[in-house]
Amino acid sequence: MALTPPRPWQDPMLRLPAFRVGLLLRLALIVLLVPKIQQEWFLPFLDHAIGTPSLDPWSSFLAAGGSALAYPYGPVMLLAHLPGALLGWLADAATGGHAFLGIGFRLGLLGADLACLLLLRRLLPSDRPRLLLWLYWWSPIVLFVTYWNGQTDLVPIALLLGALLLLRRDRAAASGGVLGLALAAKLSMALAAPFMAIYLWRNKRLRSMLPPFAAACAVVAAALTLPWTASQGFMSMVLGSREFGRVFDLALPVGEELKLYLTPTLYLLAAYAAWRFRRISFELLIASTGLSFFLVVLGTPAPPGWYLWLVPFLVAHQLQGDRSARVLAGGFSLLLIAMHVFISSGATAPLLGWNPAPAVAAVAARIDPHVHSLWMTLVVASGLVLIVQMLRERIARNDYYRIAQKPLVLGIAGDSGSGKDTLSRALAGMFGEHSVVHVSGDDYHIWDRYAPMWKGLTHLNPRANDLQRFNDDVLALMDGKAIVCRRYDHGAGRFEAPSLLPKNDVIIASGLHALHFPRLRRRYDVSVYLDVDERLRRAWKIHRDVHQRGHSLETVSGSLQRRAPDSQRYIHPQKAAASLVLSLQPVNAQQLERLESPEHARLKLVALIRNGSYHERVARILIGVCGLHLDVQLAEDSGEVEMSIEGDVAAEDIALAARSLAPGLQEMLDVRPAWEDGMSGIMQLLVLVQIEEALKNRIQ
Ligand SMILES: Nc1ncnc2c1ncn2[C@@H]1O[C@H](COP(=O)(O)OP(=O)(O)OP(=O)(O)O)[C@@H](O)[C@H]1O
Ligand SMILES: O=C(CO)[C@H](O)[C@H](O)COP(=O)(O)O
Repeated sequence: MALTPPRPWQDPMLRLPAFRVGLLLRLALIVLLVPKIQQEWFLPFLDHAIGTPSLDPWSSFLAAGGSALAYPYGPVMLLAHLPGALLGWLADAATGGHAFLGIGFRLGLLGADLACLLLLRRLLPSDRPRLLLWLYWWSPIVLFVTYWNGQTDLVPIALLLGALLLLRRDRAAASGGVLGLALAAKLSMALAAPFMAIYLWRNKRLRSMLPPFAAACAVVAAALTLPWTASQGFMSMVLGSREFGRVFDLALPVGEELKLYLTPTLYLLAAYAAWRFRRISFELLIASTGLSFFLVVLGTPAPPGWYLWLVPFLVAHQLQGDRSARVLAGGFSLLLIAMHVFISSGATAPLLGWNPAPAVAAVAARIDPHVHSLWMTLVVASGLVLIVQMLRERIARNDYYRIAQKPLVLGIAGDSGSGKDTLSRALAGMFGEHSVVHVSGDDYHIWDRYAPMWKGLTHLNPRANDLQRFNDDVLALMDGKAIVCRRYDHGAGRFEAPSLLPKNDVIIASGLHALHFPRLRRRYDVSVYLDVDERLRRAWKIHRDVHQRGHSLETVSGSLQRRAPDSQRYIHPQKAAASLVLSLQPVNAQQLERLESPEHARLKLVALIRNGSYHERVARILIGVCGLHLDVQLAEDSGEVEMSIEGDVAAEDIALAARSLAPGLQEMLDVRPAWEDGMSGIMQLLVLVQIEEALKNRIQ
């Protein structure tokens, strides 16, 4: 079950020795090591930006004779670097020294590092905080790239993780805004944007969030970039930085002049593959974004900082994977670091009087370029193996991916007026209308109300309905095809003009004969039979047909009487075929006739669950969370469970119960599922649990 960690500062993870020792190690590295790129590039720029404040520190720095390579970052990165650097700068000014600027700068990076850890803790819910510490806090890539080599990519990564977390919490505009910050900090974070957009678009429940997400992202990124495009310094230092060109380095010659750029091609293929997901869960979003980052980083002569982009996705893969994922990720990290020790600028330790650069350079000079290439081949090969493993385990074997490849199909049968449409509406409210297509048996009557054929047949006779077409249409929807359907207008008693019914993620097939054909009912994930108490059904049907469908009381009573034999003959036998039989009964049958509307009758529910291995869990929640009275009968030989459920329950409690009974299905439900009060809510809940069981069987 997904565990929500406590508030960041109260998180027990921060009291674990693995965290504290990791923090002490970082503090020691911050004080002892002075990475060369910081010393030569970043710190002179920050020193100038603080000492000579300007809205355009890039041009000002160049005018003062600074190097154009010093600071290839925009205003967001500058804002992230400033607080720590400013403290250090002030300390240097007070002490007359020059070590604190760097220490302050690196303390700022530690802040981003800590933010990444805490964001991952929330983003990848796990009951193994110690493992998360080993995977992230002790990640050799993070320690090497950030504290030895001095790169600052943890800042945009922390922003990207923040955007992902907000997206998971359905805060689309805020997520877009933070992604805009990440883009303004480092444009390469744009690699994640299409995947986040696909996630929103491919989940109908989230689709309406795409415009605010995209708008917020564009506005924030533009507001923090465009004003500086008028600055020459910004244009040459940031936008003209050589980093962007690296993605075109891996290319195949095509003819005399043209080249096929492989890295953008691979990235586009990954984005297309994500687009092809029928539905995409948050876990799949993380996996596919990670894959695309991997493709880009492995397909370019990436500087060490880029490897930091992979870390969150490597952590997610290892947290969910087994030992082989950790061995492979560990091997990849070590190979990578071993290669970069000799080609990256590294650090010195002035307090210890240690400068390893000459020794490293001497070894590097002796390494044959062929050996170097072989080493790089090993790094890329192990990265590719990781990609294959992530594809296989995080995507192809992902439960959600497997169940999302086919729509969910629910069949609901029962006599006329037993509540099939009412239950279908309640289930559609749970999934969201946008995700549901409802095929109603009423639309497959062969004749309209005025046809003389009704003198000989009742609607309950299968021959009065085009069941073959009902069957074919449900199967077509399951096959991802749209169908043409003519709706029956219950008010007018006539068929409407045929209209197109598009495919959707959830198919609800309800009708008098929805469980009639064995071939069709075998294809349902869940089959429900509504076996309503006969007095209650009569009262409901009379009330509805007289008040909503314009019939006279005599016509309805006459029809009920005429239909009774066909009900026994054709409708009731379907009860034996259902996986869930729901029988609503009045708590006080005598009161039924005295009520103004039978819809207000107090009800109890008797649910017969076939193969109900989950009944104990359900019973515990219904009693503990919903405060209901339960009587459970278990038939040992058949495995059938009968639950009698009585009491009042509010929709909020149903929502709570649903979260604990079917946590894995929450992403299939609407953002705010329309849970119902009372027995209708319990019926939603029981169908939901039955769906979860059925989907587990699909996966096995
Ligand atoms: N769970 C419920 N709680 C209260 N009233 C209900 C419930 N289910 C059904 N009803 C009442 O019964 C009436 C008939 O229900 P509904 O139209 O859903 O039945 P149906 O099985 O679809 O009927 P038909 O096959 O004749 O179209 C509704 O108008 C409503 O008044
Ligand atoms: O209730 C029904 C099925 O359950 C039928 O749709 C109903 O009987 C249609 O006939 P009419 O429009 O004459 O009521």
